[in-house]
Amino acid sequence: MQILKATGLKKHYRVRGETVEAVKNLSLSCAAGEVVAFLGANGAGKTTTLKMLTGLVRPDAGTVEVCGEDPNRDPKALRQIGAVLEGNRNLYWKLSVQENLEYFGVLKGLNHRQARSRAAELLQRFGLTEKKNTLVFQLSRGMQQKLAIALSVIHQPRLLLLDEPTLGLDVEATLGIKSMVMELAEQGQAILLTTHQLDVAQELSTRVVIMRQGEILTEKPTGELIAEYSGQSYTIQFAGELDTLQQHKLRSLPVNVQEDRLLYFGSPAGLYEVLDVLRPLDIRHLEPTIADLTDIFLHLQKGALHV
Ligand SMILES: Nc1ncnc2c1ncn2[C@@H]1O[C@H](COP(=O)(O)OP(=O)(O)OP(=O)(O)O)[C@@H](O)[C@H]1O
Repeated sequence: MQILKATGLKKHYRVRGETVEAVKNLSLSCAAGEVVAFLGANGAGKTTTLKMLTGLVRPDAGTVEVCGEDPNRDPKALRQIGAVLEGNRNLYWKLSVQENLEYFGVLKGLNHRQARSRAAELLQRFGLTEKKNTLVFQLSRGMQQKLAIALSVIHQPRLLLLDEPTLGLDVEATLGIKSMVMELAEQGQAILLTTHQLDVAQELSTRVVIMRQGEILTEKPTGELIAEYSGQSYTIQFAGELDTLQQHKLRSLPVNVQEDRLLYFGSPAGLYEVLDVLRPLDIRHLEPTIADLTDIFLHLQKGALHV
């Protein structure tokens, strides 16, 4: 079931007499149970898009529907959206975990009894019960982030927007957030997630949407995107340093260079051109590689630069 449907979104800003087209023409959807990784380099237009989805920024053109209602026209549609957009700012630091949950539950329209029972359910489900009486400012960053996500779903919204949910968290806390996101998706939550941590995006997402300069560059199911590139990527390990001419030539070829190795995307025939550029460096190793989302993202960004 489609929960989010945004069509033809556009937004420009005027900065010192100049026009910045932050979002040029963007259509986006998210179904129940789907985790969509919404990716793009800094300035691609992700935050502006999220703000248009939540009614914080009015689009110049286009429509947003969340469960069939437009949050820019009908504030009731906002009840279907949970969002953790800016770190932990939505937490009350001097209240306990449980008090925060109950308080937000009531704020989101639950009565006291409902808020208390929903708080108990979320505390248990997300391993926060032990901390229920701890004041928020005494929690670790990972716990605060878990709580922020729990608060955003207290009123059981159909769509959850997560902006960089694992930013700055250690390995264990990241694992905790990842399993929380997976559990929410399994229970039918539609989740749109922005992150620059592409390993996290790869692990969590069912679909990837990559934005570049206000437009969608690629949109595909994550597994399909990875499979597509995995059949045609090779790692070449070489000895020695690339000279300036080699670096220049490689820039126009479908390769990502990383110190003493490079990742090539393309047909086996195209490999010869790359090996030619590398000559006379010693080729230590050449093997087919399973591409990950980081490789693919860099490759697509590079490809777009040469269009
Ligand atoms: N309030 C604003 N006023 C003027 N320009 C803005 C404003 N907000 C964003 N922009 C510009 O719009 C473009 C898109 O920015 P946006 O923050 O949406 O990108 P982003 O993909 O979220 O980037 P990041 O990954 O760095 O958060 C950028 O060029 C940015 O400078």
